[in-house]
Amino acid sequence: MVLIFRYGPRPAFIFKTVCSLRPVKTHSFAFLSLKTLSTMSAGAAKQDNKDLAPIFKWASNDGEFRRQDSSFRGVVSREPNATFRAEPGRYHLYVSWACPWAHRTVIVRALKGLEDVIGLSVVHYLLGDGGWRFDLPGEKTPGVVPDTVNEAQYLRELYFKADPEYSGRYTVPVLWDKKHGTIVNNESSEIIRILNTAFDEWSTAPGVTYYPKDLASQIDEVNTWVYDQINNGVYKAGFATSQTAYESNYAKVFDGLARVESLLANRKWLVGDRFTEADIRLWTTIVRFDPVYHTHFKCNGGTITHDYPNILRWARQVYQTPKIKETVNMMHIKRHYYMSHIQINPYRIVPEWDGPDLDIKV
Ligand SMILES: N[C@@H](CCC(=O)N[C@@H](CS)C(=O)NCC(=O)O)C(=O)O
Repeated sequence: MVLIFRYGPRPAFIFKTVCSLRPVKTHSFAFLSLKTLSTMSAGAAKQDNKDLAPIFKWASNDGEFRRQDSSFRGVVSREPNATFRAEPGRYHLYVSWACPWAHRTVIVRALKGLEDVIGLSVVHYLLGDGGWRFDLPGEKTPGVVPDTVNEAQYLRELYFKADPEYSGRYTVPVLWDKKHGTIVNNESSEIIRILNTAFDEWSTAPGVTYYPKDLASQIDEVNTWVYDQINNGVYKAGFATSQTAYESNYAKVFDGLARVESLLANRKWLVGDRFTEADIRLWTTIVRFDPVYHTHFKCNGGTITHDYPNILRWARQVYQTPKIKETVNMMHIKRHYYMSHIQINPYRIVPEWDGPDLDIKV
């Protein structure tokens, strides 16, 4: 301590910095070299966190969060000999109201009027040690819809039924085939394409497409950067375990939002003149941005409410599109993030604000 005060150019800052660092196993303050001190004062927060306990290790050694690839990539088709043939009542969707990826699939199921064609189960908002689960005996959590197909208590049971050797994460959404007792697909971007066309025979909106052929390449192009910078970008910022990884992903999030903001300056929808899959995919992140990502994932460079008027107007348009607002469960969204990620929020305090009022006419 004495050394710090004698040699440091900005003693008070260094003192605060050193005291705020997590314990550094091999250093005692008395033996800190001048070089170490100056590194710390210049970039105290740039620690790489390699010494963190395993519970904090969500990211790779470079501090970057990397999302695993989905394992089940089957396709439902109308072909008579298809393994997964389109049939009413045969498939079941497992989702979380909280999850932005699952949210896409709930929206497309609703927009295509497939509620009576494809069943739905909804997990509890808490993602705990055993992964997603349904209500425990005695619980009656609003919004949870039990699994009447497999009677599962934990979502992982489905993954093991589908593949006893499964070793990945137990993610939502899951599209389940009751006939073969297996998972068809657990990748939301593919599930929404399946729901968009495969069940048109029984859909209340046959022929309506959110991935029109004439806009397909533009939609793909927008999806690519929106996924990287915004949808997954907020997770990469929020789950980063190094300052460097956080800062670079944070910057990408706000570059992405700026790009969307200027795109929406003189158009109603992201691509072409129609509401498409690109809008749906971006929107499930935007609706979570102010109440969750801004605070919980430290994406605090601005809010949709105050800093992105075009995105806000567009978000209201989407929300007010028939059948969409019913897919938003802010209680599940907020409780899931703030109460499940105890590494980020150990006391599980859930902030008050639900984000902007999206029901205001635009
Ligand atoms: N690529 C997947 C990602 C799905 C995903 O990561 N879902 C999260 C919830 S938002 C999940 O279920 N995580 C559980 C876990 O990782 O244990 C998709 O888009 O369908």
